[in-house]
Amino acid sequence: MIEIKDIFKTFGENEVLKGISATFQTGKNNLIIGGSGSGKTTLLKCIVGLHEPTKGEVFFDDENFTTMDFTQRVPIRTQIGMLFQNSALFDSMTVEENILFPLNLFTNQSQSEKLDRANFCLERVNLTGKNKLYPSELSGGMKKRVGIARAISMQPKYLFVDEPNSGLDPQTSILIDDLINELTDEYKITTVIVTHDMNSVMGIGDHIVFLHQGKKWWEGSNKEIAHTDNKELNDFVFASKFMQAAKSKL
Ligand SMILES: Nc1ncnc2c1ncn2[C@@H]1O[C@H](COP(=O)(O)OP(=O)(O)OP(=O)(O)O)[C@@H](O)[C@H]1O
Repeated sequence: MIEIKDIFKTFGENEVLKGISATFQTGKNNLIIGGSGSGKTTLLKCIVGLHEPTKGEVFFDDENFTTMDFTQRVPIRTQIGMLFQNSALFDSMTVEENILFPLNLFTNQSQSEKLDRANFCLERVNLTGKNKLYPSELSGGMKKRVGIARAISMQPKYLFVDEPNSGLDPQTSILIDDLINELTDEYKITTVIVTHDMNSVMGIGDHIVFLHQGKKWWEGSNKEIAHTDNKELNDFVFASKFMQAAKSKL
């Protein structure tokens, strides 16, 4: 479980996050949604420690991450898997080398143990045998899957994903969502996903936090979102005619 308490983040004069509190449960897909520039990525970065919040605290399973120094954070950092936009693979490394990277950095496992783990993760994302390919030889969806394999290589307790569907066609997007959903459930990971994708919201949104004007404007599940009377959330989620028509059938 991850708890964030009263998170503020200011860049110069720009107060982006204005006191956000939320709880992200273990084994659930927790989605952060909101308009462009509403602070979703900033919030994600504040949670993982890529940004320091201007004010507020982040707890990983009751441990106060915010007050820890760099060294104290290491044990928690090693339990965090991240999949950021564009998969962030190392282009000069093969698929296998990309997945081995965190294992080489953070574990004392033997080479064969690390290879076994890399192969297991590749199998888990349906990329068995693609070890020696380079990122440039992969499709966007395959790159995402390699990114997921790398993110789960360290058996994370916490998984952070920024825009998993960007640049993917609708079918591949659903495959990626299903994979994240399965892994979250199977390994009881606390997963936090930033997304714009309404299919993801409706498909895997166990818990959704909607940001608006730097605040948590609404939270609830994908079942509840269809029946909310929150105007800004409705305007955001059901912006298209298609979604409005779909809503009337929910
Ligand atoms: N490192 C930074 N320095 C200064 N301002 C920043 C920085 N990172 C983000 N911002 C500002 O914070 C605001 C929110 O940006 P953020 O990327 O968090 O929004 P977002 O909701 O993720 O947007 P999008 O959906 O377009 O990716 C923007 O006004 C942005 O310019």
